[in-house]
This record gives sequence, structure tokens and C-alpha cells, in this order.
Amino acid sequence: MAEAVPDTVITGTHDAAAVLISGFTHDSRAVQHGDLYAAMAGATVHGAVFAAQAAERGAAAILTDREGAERAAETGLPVIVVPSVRPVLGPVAACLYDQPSAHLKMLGVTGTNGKTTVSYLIDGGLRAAGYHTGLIGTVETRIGERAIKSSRTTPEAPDLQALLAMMLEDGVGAVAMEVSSHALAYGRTAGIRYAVAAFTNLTQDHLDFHADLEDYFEAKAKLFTPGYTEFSVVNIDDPYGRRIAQRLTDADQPHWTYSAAAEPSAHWRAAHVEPAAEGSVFTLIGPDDCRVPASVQLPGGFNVSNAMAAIVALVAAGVEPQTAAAGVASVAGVPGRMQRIDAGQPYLAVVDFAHTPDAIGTLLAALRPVTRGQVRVVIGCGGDRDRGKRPMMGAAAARGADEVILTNDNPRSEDPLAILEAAAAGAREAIATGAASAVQVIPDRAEAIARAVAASRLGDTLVVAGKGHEQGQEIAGVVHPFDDAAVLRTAIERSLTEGGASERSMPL
Ligand SMILES: CC(=O)N[C@H]1[C@@H](OP(=O)(O)OP(=O)(O)OC[C@H]2O[C@@H](n3ccc(=O)[nH]c3=O)[C@H](O)[C@@H]2O)O[C@H](CO)[C@@H](O)[C@@H]1O[C@H](C)C(=O)N[C@@H](C)C(=O)N[C@H](CCC(=O)O)C(=O)O
Ligand SMILES: Nc1ncnc2c1ncn2[C@@H]1O[C@H](COP(=O)(O)OP(=O)(O)OP(=O)(O)O)[C@@H](O)[C@H]1O
Ligand SMILES: N[C@H](CCC[C@H](N)C(=O)O)C(=O)O
Ligand SMILES: [Mg+2]
Repeated sequence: MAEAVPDTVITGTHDAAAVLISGFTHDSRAVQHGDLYAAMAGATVHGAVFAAQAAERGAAAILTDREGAERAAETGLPVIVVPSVRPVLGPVAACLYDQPSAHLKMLGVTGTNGKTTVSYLIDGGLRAAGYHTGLIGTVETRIGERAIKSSRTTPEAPDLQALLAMMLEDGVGAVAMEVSSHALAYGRTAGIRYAVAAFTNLTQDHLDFHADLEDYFEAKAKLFTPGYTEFSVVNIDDPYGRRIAQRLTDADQPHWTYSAAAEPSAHWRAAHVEPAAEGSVFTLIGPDDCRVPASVQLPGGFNVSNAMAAIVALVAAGVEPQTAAAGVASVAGVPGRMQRIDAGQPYLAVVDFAHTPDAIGTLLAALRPVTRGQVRVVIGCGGDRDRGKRPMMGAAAARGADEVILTNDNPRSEDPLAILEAAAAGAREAIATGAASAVQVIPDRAEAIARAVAASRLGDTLVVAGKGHEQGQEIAGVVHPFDDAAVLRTAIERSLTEGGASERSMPL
């Protein structure tokens, strides 16, 4: 392993060469007997502070930097000292698990919105092509039919490589995975080379982590360079996608562009798009006169774009276009994405994961044409995340919906009312400049949903946005069980039998 990492120093009283490592983790709380514990500098603490805990839990050795070396040595375990731990996590983990990704067809998806959706659609296409598949992303990790709950969109490198090793062991041949900008900035995917990577779009998010939009873009753009990916698939309806495509063209790197807006210069274009409440049917036109009848069971024009990303990525990975399209068409839904809740109510009720200004605008624009009455949205903004997007989210909601109910969405360590006020300020601004929307603030999410249900009438659309598949509401560091789909269903059922709703609300 030392050869994999330059400038490595091994210290300690043991014969390090003879130490057997059975696993690898960066979290002392997850150490199992025989693990190598990576003690790294974090934003809040240095992992070496937990070296003793790792040793107690049975760590076999510690990987750290100069700052952590002394504390690590105090455990008496062999210590491997490298200049910086994060950059070597990927290569070391890949080495310890015997380079699992080298034996897997890896397909990566990045972009602000659509990663989870496109990954599920790719998974459908891979299955149609006969692959035993792996899936890694926000909602879950799947090894064939076995699902493991995800805690991250893209796991830290030791966990990621361990998952890939489990997949290989299980006979998986191809993996669809989300690659977040955090992952690219931190090098979580180092040690993996993607056969194909797809770019969906880029709009404001995560500016708590990235210095600015340009920094966020450059993190995403890394994936479309030869060290990361062999073949790139890029949405040129998006201005940042056009920049990536231009770079690929300039560097003569293999790539395909796609456009749901039928941009003539795109390698792949959508034609004859027929949108419907249940999804869309379209024709995919590609190089060499390729014409493929395609469809996607997820409603909204943006899901035509997502379906194109998936089909084009699959074809780039060697799947026949018809098979790829059939596999994508077979995906019945993605948990918490445009998920319809039907409890017999006379209006459309949907749970969706829109939690960026662009996603909220896109979502509401997609729901308007299928709504005869009012569009009503229940939405909040996460705490300890990009503060700049909150007024933008409030404004997007006010511009797209007739009625907006602002409510809590994981306030985390922040004051919930301060977060709501930031979103409300954006909504007020939008209304002052022409948006015709009624906005109210109901901090308690279950109450907000009940109030929205009580207001809904025949032909309306009610969308509960921002939490999608999430199963918890994090308030002051405590995660309370909360499932939008279940709460919405119960509220609808109750309204159908009892009618009425709570009277408590706060004026905007
Ligand atoms: C901003 C970010 O990504 N932060 C990550 C970062 O945290 P940090 O630098 O603050 O770490 P720290 O708390 O100072 O700890 C330093 C080290 O001590 C270790 N430690 C800490 C405590 C302890 O008891 N024992 C222990 O070993 C930690 O594991 C870490 O290795 O390193 C930690 C260890 O790997 C991560 O858990 C943590 O992710 C946090 C939980 C997080 O919320 N990340 C989110 C924002 C994230 O990564 N999101 C993206 C994108 C989401 C999307 O758009 O889909 C994702 O890919 O999920
Ligand atoms: N192509 C798209 N363009 C704009 N908005 C989209 C697009 N695809 C999905 N969305 C919106 O974004 C939400 C999140 O979609 P999805 O979960 O697929 O994205 P993601 O990139 O995985 O998000 P995250 O970064 O949180 O994991 C959806 O619920 C929908 O409202
Ligand atoms: N991957 C995103 C999900 C946000 C979902 C939303 N419910 C929130 O809590 O802000 C994040 O961690 O920023
Ligand atoms: Mg995701």
C-alpha cells in the first residue's frame, strides 16, 4: 500500500509490513476489529482526537498526517503518516479492496438536479440489457435486489470502495451512481474511472460549501476530464453544459451532447414530445440516423431531459438504443420524485424532492399545464445549508404557485423562524414584482400539509416539496420521524372522512 501513496512514513513498534488490515474507515465510531482507521483533519475536528477510541474498537493501524501523528502514536498501533489524508483515501481504499471498480462498468451522473432520477433510469436500462446492477445515491444503495439505506449522495471513499467490493462479490456487472460536487471537491471517487459520466444541469445550490457558482461548476467539471471519465454525455440545454461540451470539443475528448429542446447542434435530440400527467412519449434522434421511440413514466418536460441523459449514457456504455429506451421506459417511478399520492381525492397530490430554486420553478411549471384549478405548494428550506438560495426558493414558489405554504424542512441547528423569514422575504419580493400568489407561514410541517389539504379542491394540484423520500425532520440536532408521503396520505384520508383543518397560521 505504501507504494500507492508517495511520501509515506510508517512508524510504531509493530512490524507494519506484517499487520493484516481487514477493512478501512475514516470514522472512529464505525471501526471494526482489524480496520485501518484514517484519522484526518476535518472542518470541525481532527480525526486523531478519536485515535484512542479507534484503538479500543480494535483498529489494526492508523493512517494520518503529521498533525495527527503524535496522538495516533500514543495508541501504540502502527501509524502510517502521509502529507494529507483526504487525497489518499480513494487510492488506499481502492488498493485495500483490490480495485473493485476496474472490474465494473461504472456510469456516473452529476449536476445540481436530476442525479437520482437519471441514476434510477440508467439502472432500468442496465437491467434491460441483462446486467446484474449496482446503484449508489441519495435514496439508497442497491446491490442487485438488496437495498441499503444511504446517508450520503456519494459515500466517503472507504465506504464507496467497500460497497463496490460487495457489489463485485455479488456478481454485479455495472453500476449507476450519483457523483455529488462534495464528492468531486473532496476526491471521494478517486480510484474510480467512469466508463461514462453524464452532466444534467447546474444552478444555485451548496454555496455554503463552494465559494461561488464558478467554484461549484469547476468541481462538477472535473468529472468530464480524462483522469475521471472515458466518455462524457452532456446536456447542452444548460449553459454550464455548453461550457463543458466546448472544453471536451477543444480537448478532442470523446463525448455526446443531448438536447430536449431540439438544439440542432446536439448529437442527440428529442422530437415529437407528447407530455401527459403520467409521463411523456418522445422520439430520440441520434447520430447515424438513429431514431428511437422513447418514453418516461415520470411527468414533466424535465424528465424527458433526464430520460435522454439516461438513454444516451446507456448507449455510450454499449447498450443497444432500443434496449436502453425500453429499460428507461420500464422504470415505474423514483421514490419521492413526482410521486403521486392517490387516496381517492378529486385533485392531484404529489410529493417531490425539489429543494433548489431551479427545481421548484421547473416543478411548478411542469404541474401548471396538468392543473385546471389552483397550484398549491408546501415548501421549506434546509438549515445549515446555502442561505443564499432561501429567498430564491421563496420567490420561485410564489412565481409558480397560486398558494404557497412555507414550512420547516430540516432546520437542523438554525432558528426555524429565521429560515422561514428568509424564504418569505423572497416570496414577498416576487409578489411585489408581479407574482400573483397567496403566501402563508406554518412552521409545523404536518400542520402545513393538513392546511394545504383542507384548501384543495376539484382540479387543483397540491405538491409537498423538498423532502421527497426523506424519513426524518431534523430540528435542533434531533431527527424526528417524518415521511411527507405518509403524512400527506393520512391528511387527505382524514379530510375525506372528517373535513376541516387546524386554524393556526402566521401571517406573512
Ligand atoms: C461538508 C461535508 O461534506 N462534510 C463532511 C466532512 O465533515 P468535516 O470536515 O466537518 O468532518 P469533522 O466532523 O471535522 O470530522 C473530522 C474527521 O473525524 C472523524 N470523526 C468525527 C467524530 C467522531 O466521533 N469520530 C470520528 O472519527 C470524521 O469521520 C472525520 O473523518 O467529513 C465528514 C467525514 O467524512 C463527513 O461526514 C461530512 O459530511 C457531512 C455529514 C455532510 O453533511 N455532508 C453533505 C453536505 C454532503 O456530503 N453532501 C453531498 C451532496 C448532497 C447532494 O446534493 O445530493 C453528498 O454527497 O452527500
Ligand atoms: N433535469 C432537471 N431539471 C430541473 N429540475 C429537476 C431535474 N430533474 C429533477 N429535477 C427536480 O429536482 C428534484 C431532485 O431530483 P433528483 O433527486 O433526481 O436530483 P439530485 O440531483 O439527485 O438531487 P440531490 O443533489 O439532492 O441528490 C426533483 O424532485 C425535481 O423537482
Ligand atoms: N442533498 C441535499 C438534500 C437537501 C434536502 C432538503 N430536505 C434539505 O434538508 O435541505 C443536501 O443535503 O443539501
Ligand atoms: Mg440525489
